[in-house]
Amino acid sequence: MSTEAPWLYLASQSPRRRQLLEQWGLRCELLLPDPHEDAEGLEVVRPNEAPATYVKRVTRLKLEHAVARLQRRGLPDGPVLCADTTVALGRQILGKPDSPEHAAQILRLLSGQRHQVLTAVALAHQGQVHQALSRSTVQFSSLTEAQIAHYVASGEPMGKAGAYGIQGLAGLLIARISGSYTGIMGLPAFESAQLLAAAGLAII
Ligand SMILES: Cc1cn([C@H]2C[C@H](O)[C@@H](COP(=O)(O)OP(=O)(O)OP(=O)(O)O)O2)c(=O)[nH]c1=O
Repeated sequence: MSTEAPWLYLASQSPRRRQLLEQWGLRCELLLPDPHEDAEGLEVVRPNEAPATYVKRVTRLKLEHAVARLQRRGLPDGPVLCADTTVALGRQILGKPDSPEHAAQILRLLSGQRHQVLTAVALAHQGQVHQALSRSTVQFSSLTEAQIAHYVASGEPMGKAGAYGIQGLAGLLIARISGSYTGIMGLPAFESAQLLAAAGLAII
């Protein structure tokens, strides 16, 4: 059996996803959108759409866009991986904050509550699409206004679903989790490994 690390295109701007893949020994080539590429509406929630339906649909769309990008650029064929992470408080989807004030509002909603983090992963390889979903539960401690202000001022909430990153300062405000720590960060280790193995790209 070959011990050479599998190689793939990663269609994600998330530095966490890249770091995780590299930590698992995968080599990745970033396949990011063209500056003019129309991503408008990609992450828009449909009326009454359940969080799991939403996250799987958006991930699939990201994958379709990425595969089209690969073909448009005339790049060598190869596996393409992408993911989407969504924070859900009940049926309410909490996206990325638009501003520090918005981040503070989201954190007030999460304070003292249990919420779900859903990460969908999709892989296109040799004409087939493989998909997986990771579901985790996160219990935030009750946050004081001073803690929220401190955390927002750190800048960490921006660009992150639910306005927090468990891998950073927010880890100090999370009482417990169940599910997948890496899934909460944006790329679930176990589900991703299973997905890659199913496509013939086993890591271990
Ligand atoms: C809940 C949580 C989210 N996040 C991040 C992971 C994702 O980068 C981000 C959710 O946004 P996504 O839309 O899933 O990803 P992205 O916009 O960063 O990148 P792309 O669409 O190009 O793949 O939130 C953390 O880093 N830690 C956490 O604890």
